[in-house]
Amino acid sequence: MAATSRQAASESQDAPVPVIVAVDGPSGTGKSSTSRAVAVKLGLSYLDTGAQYRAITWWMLKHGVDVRDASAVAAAADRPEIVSGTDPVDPTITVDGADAAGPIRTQEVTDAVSAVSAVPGVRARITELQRAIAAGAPTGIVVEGRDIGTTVLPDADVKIFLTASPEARAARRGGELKAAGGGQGVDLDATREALLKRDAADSGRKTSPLRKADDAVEVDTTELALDQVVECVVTLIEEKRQAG
Ligand SMILES: Nc1ncnc2c1ncn2[C@@H]1O[C@H](COP(=O)(O)OP(=O)(O)O)[C@@H](O)[C@H]1O
Ligand SMILES: Nc1ccn([C@H]2C[C@H](O)[C@@H](COP(=O)(O)OP(=O)(O)O)O2)c(=O)n1
Repeated sequence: MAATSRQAASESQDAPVPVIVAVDGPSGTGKSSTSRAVAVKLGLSYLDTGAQYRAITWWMLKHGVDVRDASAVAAAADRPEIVSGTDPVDPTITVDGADAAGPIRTQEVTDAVSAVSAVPGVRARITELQRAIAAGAPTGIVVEGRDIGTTVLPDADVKIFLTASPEARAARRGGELKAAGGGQGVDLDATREALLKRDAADSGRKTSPLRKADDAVEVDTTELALDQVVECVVTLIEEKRQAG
């Protein structure tokens, strides 16, 4: 729904105007952690769009579609049924009715997701889904990804672009990998290189690349603790709400 019709609809019931927040940025900058915490604090819905691209990628791999063959991927793009649960306390994702939260985080999916998400037919389908979810969020929503402020929700009320140094991002991802691997050592140089390679693919694709929207507020999280980033985003949203 456009901002004005959303406003009119909710003013008629004296309900607060739903707020749409777009959070974009490269991998490991804190998009998911920040967006979830902000949504919990403000009573908003939450959508992890990366999980949707991972879900469609998982489906392609599972069904033997060659992820390097863009036309094969495009031909299958409408087949999986992807459903996102938007409660920030317990976000969910299913593919054809099966819980996909675990399988979408495998290295195989991570290695293939940039190729699948570069296919225009995949982006068109997922973008439509994302817009429908955002329009249906009763109090508003925090949507995080790569192209939310530029393409999916260009009229979002608040746009944030998170950044952090490659070293900080690799250290954060390394911490996650170490925890997942039962405390085993992680090669931080290799983690950093893999992040930079994915950034380059996501920023270099033709269709809605990873890019800061001109009207987004950039927040460098390198030296900030997560709760400082959350506070900063909450303040920006509250300022916007007070301004009208
Ligand atoms: N400001 C921060 N300082 C330190 N660690 C952070 C910060 N923000 C997020 N993290 C941690 O970094 C990791 C990646 O964060 P995540 O939110 O998944 O990033 P993204 O969604 O951008 O890939 C998580 O383990 C998270 O707890
Ligand atoms: N809005 C989006 C969100 C994610 N993608 C693609 C590009 C990303 O490398 C993958 C995975 O996204 P995800 O947010 O899960 O990535 P992280 O591993 O958390 O950094 O999906 C996208 O193309 N557009």
